[in-house]
Amino acid sequence: MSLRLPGNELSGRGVGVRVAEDQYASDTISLQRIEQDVYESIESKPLIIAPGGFFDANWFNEFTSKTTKSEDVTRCIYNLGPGADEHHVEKILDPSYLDSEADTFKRLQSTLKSSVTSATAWLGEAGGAYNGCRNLVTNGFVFSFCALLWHRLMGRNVLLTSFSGIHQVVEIYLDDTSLSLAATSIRDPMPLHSTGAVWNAIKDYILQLQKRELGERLLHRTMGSLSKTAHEMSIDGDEPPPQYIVKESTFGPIDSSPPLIPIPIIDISLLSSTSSPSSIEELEKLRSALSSWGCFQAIGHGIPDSYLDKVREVAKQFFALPVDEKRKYSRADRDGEGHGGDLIVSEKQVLDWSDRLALKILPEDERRLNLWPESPAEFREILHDYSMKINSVLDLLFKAIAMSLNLEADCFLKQFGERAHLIARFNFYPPCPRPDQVLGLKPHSDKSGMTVLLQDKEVEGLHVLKDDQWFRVPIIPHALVVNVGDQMQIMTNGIIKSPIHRAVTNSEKLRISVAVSNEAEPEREIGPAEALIDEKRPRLYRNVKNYAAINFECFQKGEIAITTVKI
Ligand SMILES: O=C(O)CCC(=O)C(=O)O
Ligand SMILES: [Fe+2]
Repeated sequence: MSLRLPGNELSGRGVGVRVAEDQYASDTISLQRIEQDVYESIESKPLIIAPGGFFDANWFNEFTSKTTKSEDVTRCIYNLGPGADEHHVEKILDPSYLDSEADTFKRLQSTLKSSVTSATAWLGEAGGAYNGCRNLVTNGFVFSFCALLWHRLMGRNVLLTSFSGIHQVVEIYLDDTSLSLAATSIRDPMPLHSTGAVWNAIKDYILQLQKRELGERLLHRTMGSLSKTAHEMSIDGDEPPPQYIVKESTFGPIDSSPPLIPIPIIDISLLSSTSSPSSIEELEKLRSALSSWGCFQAIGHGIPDSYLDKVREVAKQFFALPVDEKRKYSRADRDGEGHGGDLIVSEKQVLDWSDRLALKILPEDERRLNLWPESPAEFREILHDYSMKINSVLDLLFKAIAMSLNLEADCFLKQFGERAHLIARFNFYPPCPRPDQVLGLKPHSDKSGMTVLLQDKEVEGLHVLKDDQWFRVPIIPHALVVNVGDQMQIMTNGIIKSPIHRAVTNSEKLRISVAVSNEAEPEREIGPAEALIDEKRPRLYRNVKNYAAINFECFQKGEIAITTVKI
């Protein structure tokens, strides 16, 4: 963890306002004192990074002379210009712009060298006379070569404090996993009345973080035997550790082969028009499948069999890469994106026997390309292309579902928003010596709007719960399994259901599946469509924002997200 005290452009001459060197130095020292206090008995203390702003040699000279005692003050400098500038990415990628940044950085380094301080120069994100640290700056930074450098070479968990003189508010936010979360993750604006209140608030916040950090370290120590992924254990022939064993479950013991029940099959090529009798019939079939099962097998999607095989193939090749190669794409401890096993959130958690690679595909400017595999060579292209194909399937389905419920065709699409998220998840289930005791994927309903699942062509493993009974979902090699997610259950006021499903393991064969799902823009409120609320069917769910966050919080507490948003 590091603490960063940015000054934005207040350390230079870029804007009309400046913070005097004295003031900035004394604020930095206050932050250092708090840190000393909070981390008194703890050896590894966070780095303090200050300031993040324009480089002005005189200002920096003066500032370093006033903070000489500190061993860990570093300077953070990367000027991207005003936050409202839409050309950040181009700027960052422009070699001449980079050269001039490199020059500034060198001048900063030499200033530090010639001063008595032991601080080192840091490359960090700054920029934003207005909109500082908002999407434009942060995304511009993330989706660039420099972000890669920053994240890979210097990336730590960053607690950022920034002062806004105008609103008398201190915003502290924790970039606990990755830069791209910076703009959206924990942001606690606190009204402040005095400088003392500022520092007290910061201290409280750091205390909270420290508690969380220590808690997590403890958790990882307790779950410490889990240094290997399920795949590595499977290769080494290890017995699954106790954390993977399903002891008691609300769903009873694992029966890895319950009855096979053909879930409905729907020809989605018939859904796009409403006029022909076969379309009307198919729409009715869709409505009934989704209200009774919440899932179906989609045929007529127009994606050739050979292409589906290709998707399966590149997925298989990725998971077959050497451990070190895959490690390049590892997700951070609390991050959902990247390659790894289950997110560990509690000691009581029963872990899934699977490795996953989860990646955000849309919005395109939020892609974290550093987590996108470069091997096999076609992976990225196929991932992009396949996801776009599935996105079109989803569009078609949302319109068809709306029509089947007599709603405006774009009624759901509007709710998801223009910057809806599209997420691809590759699930890899290695052979498991105890399929009777270990699950590949725990029972869950998807948090998405809808999920389109490409099943393994040969190895079964998906089970769906209907009327309190598990059923095996058969493999239809050229079909795509469509699952309603919680967000559509909410938007349809419970008319269609997001089914509980799970994946089982088997002792002989590995299994791969690829899920692509959409989620509403996190900042957007979603809720039951007005036309689906009436006296007979009163509103079942409250309006919610950022359902993924609600879902994660519930997962941590062992609660079921959809029931917590019920009225
Ligand atoms: O692997 C499967 O069949 C199920 C995957 C799944 O449910 C998911 O990724 O949400
Ligand atoms: Fe799922």
